[in-house]
Amino acid sequence: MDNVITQTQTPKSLRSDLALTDLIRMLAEFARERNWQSPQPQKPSISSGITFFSLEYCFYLYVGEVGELSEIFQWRGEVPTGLSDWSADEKEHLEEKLSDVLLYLVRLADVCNVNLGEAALEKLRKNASKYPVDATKRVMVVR
Ligand SMILES: Nc1ccn([C@H]2C[C@H](O)[C@@H](COP(=O)(O)OP(=O)(O)OP(=O)(O)O)O2)c(=O)n1
Repeated sequence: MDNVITQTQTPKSLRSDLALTDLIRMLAEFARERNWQSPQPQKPSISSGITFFSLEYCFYLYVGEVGELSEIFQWRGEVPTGLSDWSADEKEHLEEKLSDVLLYLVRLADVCNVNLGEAALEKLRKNASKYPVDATKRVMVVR
């Protein structure tokens, strides 16, 4: 039952040190098991409470979760690094929203046939070349 995504059945190694490729596979499986993977020819529709998946709808889901993440920080003012003054419930809510954003981003990339791992590495390379480390000042050089 490797493909069933539950806390108890997911191997500990996956939970603690998850590879992007594992996440992509697990999300695709999650969608496949629910028949949410096929792009729909028409507008997204709701049937028996199930939202069908399409590239467009996936994008809206992603943006929606980014909005929910933004609400967490809205009006809070300065937030201490490590969130030392946040309650356990607040931290748990943040963990969930960060995860939703990550999961939808990974799924969106997969639906777009973009290899997110390779793309991110390539972008890191470009960033390093655009902002080279100044060895004497140890600051980023912004062009
Ligand atoms: N077609 C879908 C629908 C949901 N999910 C997964 C990814 C997200 O992690 C989570 C989002 O589920 P909800 O839309 O129920 O959102 P929340 O879990 O944030 O619930 P709520 O907004 O009520 O807090 O479920 C998914 O992969 N594919």
